Amino acid sequence: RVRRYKWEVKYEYRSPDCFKKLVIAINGRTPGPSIIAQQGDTIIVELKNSLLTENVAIHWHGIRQIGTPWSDGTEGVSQCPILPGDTFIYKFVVDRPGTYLYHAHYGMQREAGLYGSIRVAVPDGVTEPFSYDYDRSIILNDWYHRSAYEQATRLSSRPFQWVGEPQSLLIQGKGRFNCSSLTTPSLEPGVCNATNPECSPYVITVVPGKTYRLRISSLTSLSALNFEIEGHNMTVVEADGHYVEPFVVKNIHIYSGETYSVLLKADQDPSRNYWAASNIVSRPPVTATSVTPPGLAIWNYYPNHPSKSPPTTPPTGPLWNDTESRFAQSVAIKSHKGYIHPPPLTSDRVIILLNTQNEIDGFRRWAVNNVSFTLPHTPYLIALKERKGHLFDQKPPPENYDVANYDIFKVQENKNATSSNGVYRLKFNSTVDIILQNANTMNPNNSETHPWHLHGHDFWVMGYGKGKFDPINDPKKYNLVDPIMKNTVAVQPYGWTALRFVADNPGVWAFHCHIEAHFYMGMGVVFEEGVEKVGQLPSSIKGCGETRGH
Ligand SMILES: O=C1O[C@H]([C@@H](O)CO)C(O)=C1O
Repeated sequence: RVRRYKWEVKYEYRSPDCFKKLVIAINGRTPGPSIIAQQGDTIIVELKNSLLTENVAIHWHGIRQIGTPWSDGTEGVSQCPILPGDTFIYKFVVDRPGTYLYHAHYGMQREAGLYGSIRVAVPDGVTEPFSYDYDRSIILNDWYHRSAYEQATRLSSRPFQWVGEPQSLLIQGKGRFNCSSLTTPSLEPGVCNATNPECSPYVITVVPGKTYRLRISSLTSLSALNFEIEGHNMTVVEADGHYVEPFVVKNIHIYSGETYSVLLKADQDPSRNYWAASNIVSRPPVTATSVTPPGLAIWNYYPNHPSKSPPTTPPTGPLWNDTESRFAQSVAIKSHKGYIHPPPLTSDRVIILLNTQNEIDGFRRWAVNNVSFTLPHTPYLIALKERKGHLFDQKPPPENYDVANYDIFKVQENKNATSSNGVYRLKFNSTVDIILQNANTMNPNNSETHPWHLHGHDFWVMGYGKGKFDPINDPKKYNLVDPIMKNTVAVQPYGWTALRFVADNPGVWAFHCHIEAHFYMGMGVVFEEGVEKVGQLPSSIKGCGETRGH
């Protein structure tokens, strides 16, 4: 089946957390319309850019784009940006069932509200390894009051100005900022209005006794979250489009770019409502200069009134710095027994990626093996496919860092990095191991969580560890039996995460930290594989850099 969508991307005034600001909406909505499809369907999105002065591009997060690498929607990698006034057609096949996302992949536009969900059902006649009565989706997000332009300007200023913690957390586009905490009075009356229905909590209405599949995803700009529905256990059954061996949790950690399905039975006191809450983990939700209140939605037992407040205080989740509970969840996830797709037992190439915060000419950057990523002016797919190789740095980025001597627990002695737009060229069909190695930031005793997202692939999560990855002994502990496959995985503070994938999807694929500010600051790499096998590029992806007029 072919599913066609006609979307118009436009700035609109919205108050998702009671504070009025400009958001980027699709057909007037943020989150945008959901794509609901079935495995094997072809999705055609006709996207009109009505931003007047701003380019746009939309990435289909978790969709591998097999045979359509030009539809990946990654500005600078797979396409030129879509100019104001232009209409671009994305066309791709959703080849696997599961929970996926879409969002802007140009500048920091995702942060302005340009995102939504993709739900792909199994084909007719195919059953899933669990059952439920109803299927619901929510996207968790964090929300800033500054514009994405201001945030980007701050990050690329000297001296560096950090974006700071978010003003609120949203659940399916709704949150609540405390208007009385506004420090600067606004010139415009009503800019923050606590009674605006736009910021009433999101409501999930449930029928007592029924089982719900809740698809939970995160597209935060910065925050790692813990999500909980008060009084209800959740059985985790899917992660990033793959069935997992079911396990029960009270609350779930979710990093930007991840998706999970959990089963929930509406088996608690039906005479009242319950809180659904998202809480920040891994960074302090309360700092000297900011307080981020929890994101709150209502788990509404039918027929109670949806706005009836639960009689309890919302759950606060684990302590923000409880790294152990986050490691524990990571290692608890295994592939579902009936759906194990084991990894190749060995790899052809191991690339170790040290994640550090650095400076270049006094500008604050993030770097991988001391190289900070920049996007080329001519998208890689076009440069490589049409053999204009000189359009980006031909020197490949380093495969490793100084493993023997580098102290990951200390502030780096030499904070200077270089920048490059070089790529890793992978042998087609080869098996590649990537080790994400975390380290101290430029602040003493500080290491942050980074969710890394790979385009064009799912990878096996081979293992997690604390401290420095040992290239001799740690691979002996890899899970070769039933590792989960994902497209996004976190590396914990001072820890490492090992993943494996097969470079079998012709194209050029970004791999980057899903924290909006971090990718903007250079925390990413690009892989090329089998580009010579890519079919003829559509001319609609061209029009920038050296592709003009070709
Ligand atoms: O890039 C970052 O900058 C800040 C902080 O290190 C600034 O001091 C932070 O938490 C980041 O992730």
